[in-house]
Amino acid sequence: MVISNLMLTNQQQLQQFLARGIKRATALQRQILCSFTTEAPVFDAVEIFRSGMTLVNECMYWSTPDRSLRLTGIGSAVTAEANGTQRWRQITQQLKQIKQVTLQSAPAEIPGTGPLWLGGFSFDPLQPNKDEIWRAYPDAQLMIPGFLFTVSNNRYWITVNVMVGASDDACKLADELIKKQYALLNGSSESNPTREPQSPAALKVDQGDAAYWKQAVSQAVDKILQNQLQKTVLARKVLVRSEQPFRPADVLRNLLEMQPDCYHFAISRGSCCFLGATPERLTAVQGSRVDAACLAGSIARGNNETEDRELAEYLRNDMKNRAEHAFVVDMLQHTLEPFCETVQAKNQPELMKLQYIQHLYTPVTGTLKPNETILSLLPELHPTPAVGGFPREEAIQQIRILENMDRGWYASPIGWVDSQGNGEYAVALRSALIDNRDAWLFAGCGIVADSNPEDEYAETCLKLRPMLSALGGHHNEK
Ligand SMILES: C=C(O[C@H]1C=CC=C(C(=O)O)[C@@H]1O)C(=O)O
Repeated sequence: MVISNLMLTNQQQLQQFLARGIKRATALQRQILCSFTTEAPVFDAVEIFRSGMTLVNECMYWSTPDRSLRLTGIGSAVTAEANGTQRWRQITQQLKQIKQVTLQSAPAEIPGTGPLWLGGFSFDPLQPNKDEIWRAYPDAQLMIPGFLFTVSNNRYWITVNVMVGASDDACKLADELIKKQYALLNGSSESNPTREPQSPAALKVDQGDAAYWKQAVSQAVDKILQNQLQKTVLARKVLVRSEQPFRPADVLRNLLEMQPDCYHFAISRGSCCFLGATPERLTAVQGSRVDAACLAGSIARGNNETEDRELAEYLRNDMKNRAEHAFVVDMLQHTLEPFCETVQAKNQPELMKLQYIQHLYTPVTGTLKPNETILSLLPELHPTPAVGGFPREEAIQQIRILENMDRGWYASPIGWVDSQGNGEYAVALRSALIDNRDAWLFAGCGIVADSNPEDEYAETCLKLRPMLSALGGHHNEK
């Protein structure tokens, strides 16, 4: 009842707003993007994602580790897409064009509302082993969702985005949009989450060719010793097959519960869903403030407090891990400098402790120069040496040669950008691409001169554990 009354008021306001948009579209003789935001009753962002997936092809969920921002985008009002090495420039251009024809009601000061672009990028547009499994995920794809459900600092907002033209009828359109919005909210409150993990016996895990991967690590070490490069990052892919189709919303919910201190994301495209819980921020921009993070260097968690502390101490002082980490800190600082008035990074890395693994972590902050946006930073920052290596070109070349697989969107920027150029992107690690009964999981390791193939393989197993657990198959991972 409360919802219905609210809907009625919103419908009238939406109708008036759309009428303004249609008038402008008529005057300009082109389509206009109308972006209408209202405060909303409490909703469950994951259940909205679940209910959206039953209605449309494209849905996206994204949230920050502290959950101060949760975004669920349903459908697409506008899609910007690009392939190949010019993808950053092309995407930026498409975003600028849409900005010129946007009519926005959102109070600009509420982050994560209004005509936000949600989406991501592939790891390497020049990667030679294109794999069919990534067919729904181009090199760059950002969408302004038809409906954006935002939870921002415990307040709830809905943004309706729609392209309107001279021939549209504001009354009819508002009616349709409110009905769809109601179906999403209603579907989410009625949906009955089936969260029982599948029994591990119902899952088959194919670890791929371990010997091949270890051999690739040895080859990378040889190249590093021959001074062809200083660091690369090699990843591998594991296939988990289930007797029943995976339910991405359940897997997402498991990840939120089991890996609370991470960014969470899920991007569904038809029967496929790429999702994960990643500890790594690439960058965030809010006004002139820029934040980035260096995350590289890893060790297992201990079985008790003493062991955990000893492992942490080992990690902090281990030259191999410190070297892996230092490449990332140096690169981030140097890359941000031309875009910033000031850049600061701590001298010593901190520890980031997750359920199964701990990492060396150095936050970096800066003050952005005027006219720079998050979109100016992405092409420079991606891939950092945490997921690519150093020097970048040589490291990526080795990945192409040695990995023998398509990373797709794994280890790439996933996030959002608003019309002012504010936004936030996480690095899509600890992730899986689900397609019906199949899930491909990805994990990689930084390889430096004294890397040992067996140890690196063991590290990938640690990094795969969170996703295996979320899929319900942690007993099968070795
Ligand atoms: C490439 C991955 O992790 C990166 C992030 C943190 C620590 C890393 C490491 O210690 O090798 C990697 O650089 C992955 O999880 O697939």
